[in-house]
Amino acid sequence: MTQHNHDVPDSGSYDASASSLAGQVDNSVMAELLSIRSSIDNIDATLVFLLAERFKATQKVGFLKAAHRLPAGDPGRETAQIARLRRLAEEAHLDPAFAEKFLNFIIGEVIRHHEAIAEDHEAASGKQNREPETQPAPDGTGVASGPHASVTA
Ligand SMILES: O=C(O)C(=O)C[C@]1(C(=O)O)C=C[C@@H](O)C=C1
Repeated sequence: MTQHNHDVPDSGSYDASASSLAGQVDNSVMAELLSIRSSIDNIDATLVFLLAERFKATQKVGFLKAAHRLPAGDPGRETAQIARLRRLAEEAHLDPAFAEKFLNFIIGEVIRHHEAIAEDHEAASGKQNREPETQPAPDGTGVASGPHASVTA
């Protein structure tokens, strides 16, 4: 029976030499391909870690926006980000249209997450306002007070 440790990436199940070209190309060509692919694998792993860090940061933004009832999207910020990334892409000889599409793809996902966080936040605060106070008020009036008391306008 195989033991799975979920704290450690399961690199054992990854076959870095998996290829549909196996047996169809010269060994030397295959060796060169595998060598380049090893860099690609490192870059892909880095991308995953970078994206995970970015989503950790945007999750904090999502909580902040939900707590202050701010809109999920900020088009002014996005315009500035896209212009900057297009400039950086040009300098790096990366297709600026691709850089823009990629950022828009990520931001679209971030906005979905923000909306889900805001919905959860609204549901939780609505629930808190509906819950009856379980502790009777000390003056016997039955009027709730304290940190969980509901505040209605
Ligand atoms: O900076 C923000 O306000 C965010 O919510 C983050 C982010 C992003 O992913 O960079 C996402 C949505 C906004 O429209 C702008 C930027």
